[in-house]
Amino acid sequence: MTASPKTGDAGKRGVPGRLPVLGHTAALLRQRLAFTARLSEYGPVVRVYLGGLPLHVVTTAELADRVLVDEVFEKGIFVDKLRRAFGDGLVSTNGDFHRRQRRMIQPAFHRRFLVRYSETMTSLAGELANSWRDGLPVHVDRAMQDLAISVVGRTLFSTDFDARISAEVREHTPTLIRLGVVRALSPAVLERLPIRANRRFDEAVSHVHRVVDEVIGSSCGDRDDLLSVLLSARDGDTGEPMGAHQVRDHVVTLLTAGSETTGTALSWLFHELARHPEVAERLHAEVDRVLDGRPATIDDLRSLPYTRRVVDEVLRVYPLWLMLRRTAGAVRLGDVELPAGAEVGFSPHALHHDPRYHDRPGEFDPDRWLPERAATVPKGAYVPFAGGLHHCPGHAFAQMEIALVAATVAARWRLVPVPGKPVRPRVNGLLYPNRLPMTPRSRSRSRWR
Ligand code: HEM
Repeated sequence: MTASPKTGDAGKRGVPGRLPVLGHTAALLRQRLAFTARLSEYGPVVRVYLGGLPLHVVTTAELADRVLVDEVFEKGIFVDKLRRAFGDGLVSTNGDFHRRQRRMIQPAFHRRFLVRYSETMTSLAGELANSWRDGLPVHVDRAMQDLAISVVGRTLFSTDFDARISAEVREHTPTLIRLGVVRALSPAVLERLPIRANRRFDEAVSHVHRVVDEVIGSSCGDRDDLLSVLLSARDGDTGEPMGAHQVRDHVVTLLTAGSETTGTALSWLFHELARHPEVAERLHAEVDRVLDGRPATIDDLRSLPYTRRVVDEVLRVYPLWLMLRRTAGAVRLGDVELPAGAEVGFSPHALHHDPRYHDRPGEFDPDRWLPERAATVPKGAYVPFAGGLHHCPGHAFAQMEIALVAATVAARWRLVPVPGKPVRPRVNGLLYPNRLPMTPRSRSRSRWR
């Protein structure tokens, strides 16, 4: 099904609904998913105003892929607005500096490390599953966020990342992401006002920086962990080690980028399993057959293809809302000429739910990721981990973590929704469940009951 453009020149004039001073910011922040889902009706490149700043939003998979892989598109407004939090970490840098930093970090995601990380993941997931009691409701969203932060923390810092540190980071990183998105989409003047949101953002930054400095300071740095990789890394061009500030910026970036994303994906996974008993049934059968009561390992993932398809489908249904870039030079995008410095973006959520690219996109259907069906999805239409120079370096880490945690929990528990508590997505860059109370039911018991 192809959307019919309502106007041919929305790319030049802007989509309807622009207000003086605010532009489309209010509508964008109020309607979020519905706003970006509608944009394809206005054409392949449409102009939305963030205050007075034009943002060119691409609405086709082909152009989204181009924005991801063509190096003329660099990180944009997020870099400016989030630098205070993430400094010179990967999410907030561009060009040659970014490339060199990325090369220094990459070894921490090699398979040798992933094997060790997988043990931490399974062990923390096992502790969590053991702490639950049959019939006693748990806040699955909070439990998954806590687990995700512990996983990144323990893999980054080994044993130095204790419960207190974990709780402090956990308290403040969501603020960085949630308020960071509002900042990025709001007129620049709002950032300088002494309003509560700005104070909360600044406090969260200071807290996270202090805690991370404390942990780096107390680490001996000679372990098989991510922090040791950072501390021993040398710049490929200059041979210099990373400065203390740089290490901190990477750690803050990795802690934030690696925990909120994985924690929300895990929450949605258990929500979808509960809504689709036939999917849960197949996943349980696979996990029981492959694991037969023992802990999952990285090597088991090969034998858990259905579980991995469930993960892929969760990442289709609940991806990032918006991705933003800025042109480093003049470029033609579709039929729109953009000068250097133009803001460009697209919505992975809109593309992942677009019927032009995904058959019955409203259905939760893990089998759409069977190889023969997945091959029909065009480039740019499924981009949970972005692409190009800035593609997520943690994608294998994240996919492995979600699958291992799902398998570990599902081997033991069926999570049943608490009645009368409707679950809806809250959009803050990521899609968070507004709540997720669920009751664990022992699967071994339900089998012999
Ligand atoms: C389900 C989990 C995850 C999802 C959906 C996800 C998604 C993404 C996406 C879409 C980007 C690109 C953002 C942009 O360019 O605007 C990104 C970048 C990044 N992610 Fe992830 N991510 C996940 C997990 C992780 C993990 C586990 C880590 C690290 C432990 C991580 C670290 C990073 C970093 C450092 C970047 C910046 C890369 C760069 O700009 O070069 N992510 N992620």
